[in-house]
Amino acid sequence: MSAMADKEAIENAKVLMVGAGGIGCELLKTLVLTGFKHIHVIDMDTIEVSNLNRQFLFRKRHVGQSKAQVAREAVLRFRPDVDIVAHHANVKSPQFGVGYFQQFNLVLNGLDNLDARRHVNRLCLAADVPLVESGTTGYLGQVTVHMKGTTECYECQPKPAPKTYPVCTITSTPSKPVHCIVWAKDLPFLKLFGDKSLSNDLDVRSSGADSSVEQEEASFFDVQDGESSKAYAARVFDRLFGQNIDIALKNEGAWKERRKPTPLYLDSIWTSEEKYDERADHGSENGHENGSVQEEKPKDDGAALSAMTGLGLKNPQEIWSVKDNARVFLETVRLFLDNRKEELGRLTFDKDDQLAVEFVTAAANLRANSFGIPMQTMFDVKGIAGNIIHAIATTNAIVAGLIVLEALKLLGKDRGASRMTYCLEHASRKLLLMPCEMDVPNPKCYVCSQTPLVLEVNTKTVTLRDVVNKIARKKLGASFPTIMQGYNVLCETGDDIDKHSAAIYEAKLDTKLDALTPVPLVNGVEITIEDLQQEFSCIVHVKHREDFSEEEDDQMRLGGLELLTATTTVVAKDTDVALKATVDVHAASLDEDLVMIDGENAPVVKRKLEERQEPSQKRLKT
Ligand SMILES: Nc1ncnc2c1ncn2[C@@H]1O[C@H](COP(=O)(O)OP(=O)(O)OP(=O)(O)O)[C@@H](O)[C@H]1O
Ligand SMILES: [Zn+2]
Repeated sequence: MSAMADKEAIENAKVLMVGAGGIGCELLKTLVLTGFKHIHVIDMDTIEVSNLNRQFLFRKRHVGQSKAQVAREAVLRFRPDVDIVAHHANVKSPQFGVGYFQQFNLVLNGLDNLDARRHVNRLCLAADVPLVESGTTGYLGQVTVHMKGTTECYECQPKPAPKTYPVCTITSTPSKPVHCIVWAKDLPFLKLFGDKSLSNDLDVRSSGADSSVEQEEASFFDVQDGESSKAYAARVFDRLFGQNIDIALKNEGAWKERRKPTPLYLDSIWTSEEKYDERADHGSENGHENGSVQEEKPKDDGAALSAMTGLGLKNPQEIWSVKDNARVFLETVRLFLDNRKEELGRLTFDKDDQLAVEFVTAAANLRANSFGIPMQTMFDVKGIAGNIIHAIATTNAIVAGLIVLEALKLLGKDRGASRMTYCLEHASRKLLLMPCEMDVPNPKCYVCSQTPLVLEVNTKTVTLRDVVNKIARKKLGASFPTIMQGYNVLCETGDDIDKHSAAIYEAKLDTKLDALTPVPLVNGVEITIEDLQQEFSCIVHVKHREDFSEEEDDQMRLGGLELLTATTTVVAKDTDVALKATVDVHAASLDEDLVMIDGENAPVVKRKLEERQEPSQKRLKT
């Protein structure tokens, strides 16, 4: 009997599609062309110019409009009889609770981040609705099928951890372009244009500074009274690329086995004539901008404002000279200060913000040049800084097709026919699509099997806020966490909490765990971390520990029950192991969960179908 659904089952099915981006546009089109007639679409985003090259349901005139709504309208134009409900909303908002999910026969994800995927996974488990998950990264793609109690859930296997770098590599000893790019984006960019009150490693240049020096340091990056934006840019330039490197060089021990960096001051870049032209108004009292290097663009140009265009640098795929990087640096700072004043103090790096990308390119390259690291093109910096692996429309289309095939199998009620499928970049045994059987649920999964976890934590130094943010939200993926000890509620979050209770919980958040009332969270205590919307609940045993390594700087480690009996201090990196075994495209395609994929980490398929079958078994194909 065919595993595929018949026409009637398809027409009667009600499906939820989450995400109307690269995969979502393809998926919505393929769903309606396959005959699906009842579809809800949720996407929280609006259309950006950078989406247009592959999200073909959108046109330039739609930029700024809701993706979900425009996708719906575009599809209705060629299939007017289909019933599509579009929600311009975050799938994590309370309106999409278990009751909402229960109305669907299937949920199909076209998302791009771990957080939302985990949330949808939990709601599908709670509502007992099958989920088809998907992800693409360049040529790589993946489609998986999750059915409560039958297959593993989305969270049964650990996901690769986001790539992070030791702070000292970024602040003091970069050795790769990416270190300089992370520095430019996380330190100078935020210090100059972001929230200055946030702590930033640029604040402290030398240890043991007395408080007056510290104060002077804190205000260094403020524009001084009467200082022109060009003078400010030049002063910051010399500090970042000149003085800071000179100070670092004084720590001779650091350079015994490393190449010493070379400080770069503006005076050494410009000839005296150029200096006159481009820096004529430095320090001018009234901040009047004469001799500007670029024609001013209209002030409302926002993220489209560009320094490189005005400087005659046309090709984003060319590496700029040191002098051009210096010019771009000075000009981007000037343009931010003069033309985007109202945004200053709250900017964060955005890969679609042209001026931000130019600033980060120039700052990263100037730093790279000092440290003898190859400079990069703006195109490459944009990719690395924005955690972009350039999307390939064809992979999205293939993955969307595979999602629909899995949907048809699920509707056909032959659940054994479901497959997870990898799209490979290079053919393996002449196959670019690799179908594999889904695993059964992992009995140690804390989401679908409710296995208890252990939190090793320094209960004397860690606060309840750390547990809420870093463990309940970040590690366990709870959107609105509640933390209970027996019947005592230690913390509850969410929109529906009354003000009085919220104030009581808030007052406790900065208390150290061992000082909490009515029950201190000390060694041996058991807590429950819940998210009511997700119907997620997890028991966590608290284990006090003080000997954390420097890398475990938040003094916490969450793991399985084996930690209860472990006596040695090993900084285990479970996720690294997972990463070596397989590159999970679901996680790799996320902004905040980017894994730099290189040759060594090319995906290794875990369970190739043909390898798992007895020779006599008939080979199944998706
Ligand atoms: N929590 C969420 N709720 C609703 N939609 C979400 C949520 N998280 C992500 N999405 C949507 O998932 C889609 C993912 O699409 P895609 O990976 O193509 O990303 P994109 O933002 O369109 O493109 P790019 O990141 O490459 O610029 C986006 O449209 C995004 O708005
Ligand atoms: Zn699971």
